[in-house]
Amino acid sequence: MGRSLRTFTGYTRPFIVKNARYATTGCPFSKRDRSQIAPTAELTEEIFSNAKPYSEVPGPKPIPILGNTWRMVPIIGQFDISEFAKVTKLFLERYGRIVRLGGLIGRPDLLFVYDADEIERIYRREGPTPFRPSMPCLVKYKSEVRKDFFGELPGVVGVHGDQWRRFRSKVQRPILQPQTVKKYVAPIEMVTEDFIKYMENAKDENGDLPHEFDNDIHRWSLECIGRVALDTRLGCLSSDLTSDSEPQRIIDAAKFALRNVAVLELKAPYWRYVPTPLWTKYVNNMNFFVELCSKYINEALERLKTKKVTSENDLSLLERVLRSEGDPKIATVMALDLILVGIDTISMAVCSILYQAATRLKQQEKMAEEIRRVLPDPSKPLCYSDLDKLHYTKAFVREVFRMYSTVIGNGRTLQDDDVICGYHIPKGVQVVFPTIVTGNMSQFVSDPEEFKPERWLENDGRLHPFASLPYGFGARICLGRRFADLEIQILLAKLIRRYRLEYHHEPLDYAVTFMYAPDGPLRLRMIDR
Ligand code: HEM
Repeated sequence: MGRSLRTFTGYTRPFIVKNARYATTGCPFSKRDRSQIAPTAELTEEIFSNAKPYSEVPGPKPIPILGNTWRMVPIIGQFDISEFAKVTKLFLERYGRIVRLGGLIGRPDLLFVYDADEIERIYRREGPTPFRPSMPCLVKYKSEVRKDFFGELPGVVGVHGDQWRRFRSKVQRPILQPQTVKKYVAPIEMVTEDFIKYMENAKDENGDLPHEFDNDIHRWSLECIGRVALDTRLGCLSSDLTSDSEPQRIIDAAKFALRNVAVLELKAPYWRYVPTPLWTKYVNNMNFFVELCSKYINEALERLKTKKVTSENDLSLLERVLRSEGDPKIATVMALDLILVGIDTISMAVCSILYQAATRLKQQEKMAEEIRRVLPDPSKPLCYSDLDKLHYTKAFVREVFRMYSTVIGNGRTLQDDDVICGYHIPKGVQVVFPTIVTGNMSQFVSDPEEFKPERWLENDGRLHPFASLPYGFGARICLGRRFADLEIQILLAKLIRRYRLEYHHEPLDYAVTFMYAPDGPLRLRMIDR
């Protein structure tokens, strides 16, 4: 997969933020600036009247007419969108723990908050309908361009307020119930076995995987999500996939949607006013997804009509939703949302996890030892309770997420005025939690530059729970996280049990395309154990 966006150099190691302003000796948490407000405290008149005005929040100054958007324009601006991760770190170094990026054409101010106490407070008081300011182009697609299809129940991604709450409450239970997720151990194991066979055939005489191995990881994740959200095997792992085959078109479409969201939304969003060529492509791309999901949901509906069901346990996730809601549109929109965000996120996370495993052999051996101990018989099918015992393996994944946060940040649009880091922040401002920076700040994590999975096992007291939240938090937390964890665990359990992964090429830098992942050919080497 060629990455067209520019990369930034020097990122083989994550950035470690040691801001002189917070430098302390001894316990890193004892002397840092603490939020003056308890996480769940009510904000009183007094707190507001003591707060400094919003206009005093430090940050890059907008220039007349062009605001701050010019800063994102290649050549003349200082910041490139692909360097978003680097920019967020620079903001902290230059301006401190709260930074305002105002004057962005066609969008509200962004407010970067690098304080885990404040992040905790904002999450904890976000109310029943948290507003994650994501994907205005998806909002326009769902609420205007295809209002005919989405109507009053447009899903969860890019949907807010009561519409979001109603949809989420319809699908949340079946998706997040451990009993549903357990049903997918065997199907995901089967997909993963096919993937490993595919890898065995694809490796060269040294055991090195091909240049486009990250594209192959996309195929695996698409096959997994097809099995979960559409009750089907899409056939993505077949070795003779042509560029116009359905699975390859789905992979391309998913990549297009995610990669272009940042371009459509952060650069001047003219598409809001005129249908630019990129916008037209985006709409056609989304139409392709809608048709695809409708096709497979209708097939599932037909199968369900003749299926013998004695208990809810006989039903797949999709069938549960079809049965309980009685409306195939809800199942279609749910599948669409899961696919839209469930391919690239997990693929990029897996690229990062496998690269780290292949370049950290000591830790990989510890995983292999644990996997063999918990799963001594390789011919025995996996079961959920055994996977749950892979504590070190899970901690390894958690540590990769902390150091190289796949999703670089999360955010919330303030629905009420707030006081953050001593400033009065008006409602409507979009607060950004730059997870990729806060997970590496010595104020919140002890020895952040050290890759230490054990920190997640030893209950290390010097690890702020809100510094690194790979799946977000609260009522809007990632809907697919149980499936994501399951897919990653199954892949590691099957692959590392059998093969030692190594990497014998130029070290890869990390870069943001949409996610944060190793940038370049992921030519891992598979060595029989
Ligand atoms: C390792 C992989 C993944 C990561 C790191 C990740 C991370 C995230 C994050 C940070 C959010 C925002 C949560 C918040 O606002 O608090 C989110 C939302 C979401 N994720 Fe994931 N995700 C992953 C995989 C998946 C998968 C595999 C699926 C689908 C099966 C999925 C479906 C969703 C959906 C539907 C939402 C929107 C939830 C809502 O707004 O109500 N994610 N994810």
